[in-house]
Amino acid sequence: VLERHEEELSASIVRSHRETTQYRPEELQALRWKVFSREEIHAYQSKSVDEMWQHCAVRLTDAVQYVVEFAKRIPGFRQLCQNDQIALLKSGSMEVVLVRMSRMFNTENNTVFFDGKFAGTELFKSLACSDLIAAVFEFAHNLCVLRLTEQQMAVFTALVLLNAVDRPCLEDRERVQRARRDVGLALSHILHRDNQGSLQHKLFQRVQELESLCALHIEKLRWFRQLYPLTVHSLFPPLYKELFG
Ligand SMILES: CCS(=O)(=O)c1ccc(CC(=O)Nc2nc(-c3ccccc3)c(C(=O)c3ccccc3CC(C)C)s2)cc1
Repeated sequence: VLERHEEELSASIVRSHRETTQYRPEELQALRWKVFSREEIHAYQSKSVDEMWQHCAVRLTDAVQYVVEFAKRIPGFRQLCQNDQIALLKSGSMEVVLVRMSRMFNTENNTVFFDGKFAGTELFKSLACSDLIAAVFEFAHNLCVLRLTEQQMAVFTALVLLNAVDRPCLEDRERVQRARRDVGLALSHILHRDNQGSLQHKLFQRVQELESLCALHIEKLRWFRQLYPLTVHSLFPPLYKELFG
């Protein structure tokens, strides 16, 4: 009976994942070799720091919006109180975007999908946070080489969202722990069914990297907000400020 429950749980999570990713893997295959020209790269590199940050924050918030939709469809997430839903999204939405971003990564030329084409790290130079960019590329590469299936990715991202149980501000911790345990069981069930049990510990290593990567993103945002308070205040998407501010 437990098996059937896990099967149903992962099936519903995979369905939610499919409905809430902006691009399907097959679409990405077609886009893979669409890279920016030298002139286009130069245009991005000529943007001012605040212009490029604002441009990226808008793109990132688009991706986060889809993650919020995904979260709302995870069994157990909707039953949580508003406070706990926000707490999990504050800590998990960027992590899920980063995991999903690895689907949009091309390990052959080390490029990530951005603004409709694939871009290398040099395109993001004007963000003036090369350590964050290098870390995002490194993470995307390390996850991409694990070649997760969409099903494994879907259940893994649901686990990442529910993995925030050690957050101090959770009201109903037991409930979050129960949902996380169920999704954790579904993930190990899927991995063993796919004869990829060895992926389990690799994925948990990636989860540790995610936490430090998100901390670096928040640290860079604080640095940026000190330099350009008005840009953040009046030009950054409200959802970006609410989740990462
Ligand atoms: C995520 C769902 S998906 O369908 O796979 C999908 C859907 C849509 C896209 C297109 C897309 O929005 N790509 C972006 N790329 C980057 C990026 C940027 C620097 C290096 C590496 C990737 C974006 C960012 O703004 C970003 C992301 C992570 C950390 C930091 C930043 C920049 C900071 C300054 C906000 S947005 C990609 C993937």
